[in-house]
Amino acid sequence: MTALSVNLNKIALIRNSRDTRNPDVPAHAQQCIDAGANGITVHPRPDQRHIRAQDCFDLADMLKVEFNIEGNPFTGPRASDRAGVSDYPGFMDLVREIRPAQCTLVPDGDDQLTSDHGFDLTRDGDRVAPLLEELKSLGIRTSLFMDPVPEQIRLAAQVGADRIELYTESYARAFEAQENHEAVFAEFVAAAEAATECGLGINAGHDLNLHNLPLFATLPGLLEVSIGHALTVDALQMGLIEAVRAYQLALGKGQ
Ligand SMILES: CC(=O)[C@@H](O)[C@H](O)COP(=O)(O)O
Ligand SMILES: NCC(=O)COP(=O)(O)O
Repeated sequence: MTALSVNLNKIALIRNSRDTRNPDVPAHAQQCIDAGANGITVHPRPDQRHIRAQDCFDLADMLKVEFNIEGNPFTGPRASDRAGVSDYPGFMDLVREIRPAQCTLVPDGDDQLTSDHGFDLTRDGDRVAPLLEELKSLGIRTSLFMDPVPEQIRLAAQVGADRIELYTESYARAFEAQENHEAVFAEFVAAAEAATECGLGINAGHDLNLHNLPLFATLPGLLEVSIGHALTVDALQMGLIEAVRAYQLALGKGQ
């Protein structure tokens, strides 16, 4: 069965609009887990717009399910736009200290609105390989954020990743427009087959939602989806507990 890892970035985004702990990130993690989530994902960014380093420490202290930290390994500390709130030590230093169950490397620029591409390992493979080796030596499962391109996915295995996370925005956009989405989904199936052939586990995420998830959940070998934005928006209507349950149902899990 595919695991559901709930991404809490958007809970932290709301929290950061006040100097309070409301909404409280660990409390929301606990609600997701109580409702049946299999893991928690966060994506700290250097600009501190949502998840901050302290959130990662707080979550690491309380989580008993899989903790997945995503981000760009080549980012360092950066002065915050708001004096006094920057606690970002750089992605790799944060992960070295926390040692989450899974670390997903994502090739984002510092100022992106959101993630918008997977790794080009023809270019970055030599830089990524030693990081994967180090993470694995710390007991952390590794994953690389990848476009659904079989040649690139084979390189992910060559540089030593345990898993890939397929970047699903192209599927989400095609599904929303109901244009060619079966052909786009077939690209993801081919990518998943390439991953399985070379021994990689398969995660996926980005803009998955209650409408597009049932078809995506049929992807062969899909181990985990991480979902944040749409689930948080749905929680505004349904409440967080019902939203998590609805996503588990969309993944084909009965209640
Ligand atoms: C790698 C990925 O697809 C997600 O982590 C996504 O980037 C969420 O980040 P934001 O919540 O900052 O958009
Ligand atoms: N890795 C994808 C993720 O964690 C959540 O992405 P989104 O659902 O917020 O687009």
